[in-house]
Amino acid sequence: MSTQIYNRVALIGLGLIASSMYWAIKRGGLVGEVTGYARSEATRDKAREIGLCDRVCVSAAEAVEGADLVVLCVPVGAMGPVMQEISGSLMPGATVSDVGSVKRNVIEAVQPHIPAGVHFVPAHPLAGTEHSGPESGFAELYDNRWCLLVPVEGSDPEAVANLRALWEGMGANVDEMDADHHDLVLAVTSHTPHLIAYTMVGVADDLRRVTDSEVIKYSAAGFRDFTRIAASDPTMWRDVFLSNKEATLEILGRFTEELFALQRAIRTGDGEHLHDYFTHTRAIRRGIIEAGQDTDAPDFGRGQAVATTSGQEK
Ligand SMILES: NC(=O)c1ccc[n+]([C@@H]2O[C@H](COP(=O)([O-])OP(=O)(O)OC[C@H]3O[C@@H](n4cnc5c(N)ncnc54)[C@H](O)[C@@H]3O)[C@@H](O)[C@H]2O)c1
Ligand SMILES: O=C(O)C(=O)C[C@]1(C(=O)O)C=C[C@@H](O)C=C1
Repeated sequence: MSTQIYNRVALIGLGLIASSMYWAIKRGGLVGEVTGYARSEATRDKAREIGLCDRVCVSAAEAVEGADLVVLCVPVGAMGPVMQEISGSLMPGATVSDVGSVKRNVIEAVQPHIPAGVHFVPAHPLAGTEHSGPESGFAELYDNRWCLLVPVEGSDPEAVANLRALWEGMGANVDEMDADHHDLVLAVTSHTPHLIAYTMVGVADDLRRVTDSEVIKYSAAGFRDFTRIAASDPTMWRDVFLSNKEATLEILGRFTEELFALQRAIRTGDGEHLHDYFTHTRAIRRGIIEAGQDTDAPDFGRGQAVATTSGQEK
């Protein structure tokens, strides 16, 4: 039996994240009515054609009217202007949330436009794909994935609890985190890896042009994963890097230091450095599997992981 958490939810921006939310909300019967708004007419027409949202509105103001939850699902650089646009149309007592990949910058852009009597509870589902747009969503996207809630000072506990219930109803595991800590953690786990993937695919493509070799055609699994990640939406990722500038630059600085040390070890033939480094990183991966924190990891990794705790690498 499903429990209805909100009477009306408005999704602003109808891409991968919003469309997956809609299908997950419907699957769980979590909300009375879901309204949606996208700024382009083509996206609104597509949404109507595929049955995305119970009602697709022609303005953001119309979509948020009477909504007890409004979720901003636009690129992080657009959050502030969109919030400003809807601020006069929000219902007293409503909650505004967002799904942006960066938190501090979004909070600074959105919070000044939150009217008195409206709650603000930022959030970030740690789930996605390289696809975007209204047709890319699916109900299972959030199943067993984390959604981080990043309450701001004075966030209403009931508003936080309701949003938690919605994300749990959509299949996610929910945790709370402070905005600055979120941005640093995500710079390590998501933002910098994306930048490295973009760079690596660019390098390989340059190489192909220069040597006419077939690096991409014959790419092995690791590189293929890079090309998948590097196919992610350019607008979204431009905004992520511009909005999480400090944390990304901090992690990139550390990354390049380590990279230079490895580069030097290769040039000077320092095999011990390379072996020690790779042994350390392997232990980290196996520790993650042993702790059961990677649900995607194949079972056959577990036995090996136990065997390496002695430090005897094969
Ligand atoms: N894709 C992921 O892997 C992922 C994961 C978690 C969170 N997020 C975050 O979710 C948000 C949405 O990402 P997505 O993957 O759904 O993107 P998407 O490109 O699939 O959809 C974005 C939507 O926002 C609309 N939009 C863009 N600029 C706008 C503007 N200036 N004003 C109004 N609408 C505008 C687009 O037309 C589109 O409907 C982003 O903030 C992103 O950082 C993305
Ligand atoms: O699986 C992917 O394609 C993703 O990149 C998803 C991913 C991630 O880095 O894990 C990307 C951005 C987000 O804000 C959250 C999730």
